[in-house]
Amino acid sequence: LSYSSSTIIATAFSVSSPSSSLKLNPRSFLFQGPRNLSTQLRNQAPLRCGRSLEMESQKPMFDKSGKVPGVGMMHAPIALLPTPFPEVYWKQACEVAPIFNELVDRVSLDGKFIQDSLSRTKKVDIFTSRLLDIHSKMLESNKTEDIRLGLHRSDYMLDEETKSLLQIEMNTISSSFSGLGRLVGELHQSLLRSYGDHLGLDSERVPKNSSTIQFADAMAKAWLEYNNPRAVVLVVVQPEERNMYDQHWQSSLRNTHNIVTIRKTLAEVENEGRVQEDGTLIVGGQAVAVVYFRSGYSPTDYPSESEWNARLLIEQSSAVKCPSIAYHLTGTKKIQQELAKPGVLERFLDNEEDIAKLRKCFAGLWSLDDPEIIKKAIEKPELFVMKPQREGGGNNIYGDDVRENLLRLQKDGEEENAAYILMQRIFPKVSNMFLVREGVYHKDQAISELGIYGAYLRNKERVIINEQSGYLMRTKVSSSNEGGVAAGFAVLDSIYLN
Ligand SMILES: Nc1ncnc2c1ncn2[C@@H]1O[C@H](COP(=O)(O)OP(=O)(O)O)[C@@H](O)[C@H]1O
Ligand SMILES: N[C@H](CCC(=O)N[C@@H](CS)C(=O)NCCC(=O)O)C(=O)O
Ligand SMILES: [Mg+2]
Repeated sequence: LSYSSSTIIATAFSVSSPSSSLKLNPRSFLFQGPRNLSTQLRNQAPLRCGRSLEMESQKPMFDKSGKVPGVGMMHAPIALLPTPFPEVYWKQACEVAPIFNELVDRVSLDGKFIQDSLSRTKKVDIFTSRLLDIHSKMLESNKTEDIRLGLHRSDYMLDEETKSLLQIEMNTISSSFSGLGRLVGELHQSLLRSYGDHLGLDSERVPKNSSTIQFADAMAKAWLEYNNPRAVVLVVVQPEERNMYDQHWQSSLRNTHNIVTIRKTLAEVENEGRVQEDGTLIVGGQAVAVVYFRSGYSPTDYPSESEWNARLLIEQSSAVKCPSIAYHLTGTKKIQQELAKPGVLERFLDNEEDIAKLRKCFAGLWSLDDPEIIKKAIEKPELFVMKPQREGGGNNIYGDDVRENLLRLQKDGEEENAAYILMQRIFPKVSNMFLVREGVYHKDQAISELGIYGAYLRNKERVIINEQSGYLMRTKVSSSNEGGVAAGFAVLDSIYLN
């Protein structure tokens, strides 16, 4: 595969001040990739540690200072070509999206189930305990959320041995890459339109991805339901946000829906925010209709009491939270594990077929109170993943560390057991992939994880949106236990249906 110049649609990871209110449309940055990226792919010569000789001579394309906004753009890490994915499993993953959306909403309404399921975790996990405190306060004050907006992503891996599509997790907060992921799919479609003949690949086999517009539409409809034309959408961001262009894609409501979006950190919300008598959240003097969290899912997002005060203030307000504290807690791994217990789904869903469809994609999930499983995991730790109640990547325990931690917990009296769940380790097929980072491609053995976005919006009894809304494919070197693009392990990819 040789082409005179690769035009990589790159929407940048960049360091910039996040809290400027959005003035510009999100811009995707086109830049000419390294000139004459004629590569050794053509003659399949072994790539010397993944770098083609020509690239050795290239000076870095641009200053990587990152200090001057707009300069030092770095393209997101991507797969050079889409990853083959069997259509039957693609359809299965899309089909269960609205069912999972409904399940999250039903579980979120059962405050007792959430509190009971996490009651022991509360004792040993401060972060989860703080979230539960906010949730309890809402229950005590009978706070209800009439308008509920969920922008979820359910992640799956295709287990090679059992040939089954198994859910890794359900993300109900800050489900990222609905902006960039779509762009990579469009890049792959473009490359296959140009070079597909050489490769015997059909660009039509890369599914269209409407994640950005569907999420933006859902947010805009939630804003409409709030019914205050002067109110804004507040995006809660991290102080050192690197993935802001992915977020800006989501915020491009202004041109399509004439809605103002502002970006604030939790500390800024505490500083500039208040809740009026009628429940309206006012931040920086502006009424807020929708709060979209792209922060607040990790202990590092709460470096002081200010951030916790801000989270509580937002929760107490009448703004539409995406997610509400109940939606957030419903997406914890402990709840995922509780929902996998026999008979539990039946508490929340009525349709037997729907329940069976969800159960079919549950991997083995256990609490640490099951001595049989603990014994097996100590014997064969490589068959398990041990997970704390954390989001954002980089928190799981694998292999021998599983055994060590289980033995430690046994010695320490098992109180801390409730902080973790155990999950069957899924082994997807390993394939040869070209991964492109900082303009350089590397040929690696890689495995992939398919995320299906789901958008859910309801106002009291009216379900306004409940749909599968695009997808994200992430691919990582098979030697890496963790995944995660923002966490630095995976690249953005798309799928080629076969
Ligand atoms: N059961 C599993 N089998 C194999 N890999 C897993 C499993 N669970 C998680 N992983 C890997 O760990 C990464 C992070 O796990 P996840 O549960 O998604 O945590 P987080 O909420 O931090 O993203 C996943 O993207 C995947 O690469
Ligand atoms: N910087 C924040 C990152 C937000 C974030 O990490 N979100 C988690 C779910 S909680 C997630 O979706 N991870 C999958 C994308 C990946 O592989 O990194 C943002 O972009 O808003
Ligand atoms: Mg994850």
